[in-house]
Amino acid sequence: MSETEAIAKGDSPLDLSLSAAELDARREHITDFIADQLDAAGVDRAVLGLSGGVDSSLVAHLAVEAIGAENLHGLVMPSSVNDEATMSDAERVAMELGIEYDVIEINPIVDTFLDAYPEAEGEKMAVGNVRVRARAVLNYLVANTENALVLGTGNRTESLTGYFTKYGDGAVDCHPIANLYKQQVRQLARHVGVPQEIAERTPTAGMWVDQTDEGELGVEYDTLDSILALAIEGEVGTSATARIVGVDREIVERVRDLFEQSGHKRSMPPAPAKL
Ligand SMILES: Nc1ncnc2c1ncn2[C@@H]1O[C@H](COP(=O)(O)OP(=O)(O)OC[C@H]2O[C@@H]([n+]3cccc(C(=O)O)c3)[C@H](O)[C@@H]2O)[C@@H](O)[C@H]1O
Ligand SMILES: Nc1ncnc2c1ncn2[C@@H]1O[C@H](COP(=O)(O)OP(=O)(O)OP(=O)(O)O)[C@@H](O)[C@H]1O
Ligand SMILES: [Mg+2]
Repeated sequence: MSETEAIAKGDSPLDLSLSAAELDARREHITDFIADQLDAAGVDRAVLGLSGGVDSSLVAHLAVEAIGAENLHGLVMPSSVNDEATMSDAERVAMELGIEYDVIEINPIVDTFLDAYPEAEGEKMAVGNVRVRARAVLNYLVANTENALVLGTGNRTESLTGYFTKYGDGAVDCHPIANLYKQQVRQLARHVGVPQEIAERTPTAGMWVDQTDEGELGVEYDTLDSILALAIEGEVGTSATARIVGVDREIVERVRDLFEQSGHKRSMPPAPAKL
């Protein structure tokens, strides 16, 4: 995937928004899920990477409701490509929720990988993925040390498009918000009290300077959610989806490609059949 010139926006995206009653039901369903996951694993604590983005801020709020502030450990892990306002919002979330958190700079870790394998220098995606995977290693360092689970922040839109790093931000013990499309993540975030600036911040993976999800995916989130709901999770054909959402057919095809090419990220690594 590379940064595209234009970001496609449908003329008539679907309304996937949730009512207040549905938001309350999701809130309870997800907090119950988090508590159940910890119970089933026989642990009291959870670890979560805090990025100052809406996904992790929402999971932080829901986890505090589920298991109590004293049982959640946040990790804020800046690198040279993250902007300062976003990183200070990550700390703000931790402070407002009253959870324990650490700030761990990952540049030295990433540099060590590049010293070990200088051939990757300048490879934007490969190096960006090292940043993401370095955070996963740190999450598990804390989880192992504190007998905790790592909470994921992946949403339905990211999962269906494969828009995450395999064994990076995808390396977690459970996925509390995986049933929510991105627009529903934003909605639930506002509903549970995530600060407005964070709920509305332009989504970024923070893997390189000025990266944005929508720029890289080439389609804006409400439109992408609609295409996924109709063409991927529903049984609506490509042309009909394009007509309903109000985008060129080529955009729907691109989303189908993202889904099909990312199947390997949504399943366990395959092994040969037993003989
Ligand atoms: N068919 C196949 N069957 C089995 N394995 C397959 C495969 N095709 C590739 N692979 C493996 O997968 C690797 C590529 O996958 P991966 O390493 O994940 O890398 P890749 O998918 O190329 O890049 C990660 C994407 O996720 C985005 N991202 C990452 C992290 C966070 C966020 C965010 O929203 O915050 C977004 C990032 O911007 C980028 O677009 C290949 O190097 C190969 O090892
Ligand atoms: N600098 C960081 N420090 C700590 N954790 C991070 C950092 N960057 C990313 N993460 C972790 O990786 C996850 C995936 O990133 P992603 O960008 O998809 O989510 P987000 O930043 O919470 O929301 P958004 O997608 O709107 O930017 C984050 O939710 C967070 O748990
Ligand atoms: Mg982000």
